[in-house]
Amino acid sequence: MIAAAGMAQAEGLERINPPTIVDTSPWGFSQVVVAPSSAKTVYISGQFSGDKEGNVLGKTVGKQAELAFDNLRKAIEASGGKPEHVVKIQVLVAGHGEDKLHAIGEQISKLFGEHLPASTLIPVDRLALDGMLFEIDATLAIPQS
Ligand SMILES: CC(=[NH2+])C(=O)[O-]
Repeated sequence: MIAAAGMAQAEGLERINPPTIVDTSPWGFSQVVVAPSSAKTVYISGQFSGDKEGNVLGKTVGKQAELAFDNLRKAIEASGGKPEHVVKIQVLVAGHGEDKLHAIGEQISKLFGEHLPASTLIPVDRLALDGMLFEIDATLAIPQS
């Protein structure tokens, strides 16, 4: 397998951007992440810009993304994992447009650095609660030593 130059390899996880398809690392995600079968799998539910009472905070996708990523970081910590163990994210955006990508990319870069997960971004009509514009879930593979 060919790993693109500069792709970070967290213990046991292989991130691949095959030369046969577009290199998405400048866009903030890896095309392929391979986890060893011995890794512990963790599923994190969709995180949004909610406070502990479940109130939706922030009026823009950028602000909501910042707060949702804070909650995602807390959920990752609660699982015993680290951001570099995230193998896949799913990002849901209400009212999505390309103009939202920069703000989302900033949060991806801040949380994951060079350890870019695979990703699917899904524009949606609306999300669970009124005013909710951004949601992100994550799957982790935590290598077991
Ligand atoms: C295009 C895509 N998969 C993403 O996550 O932005």
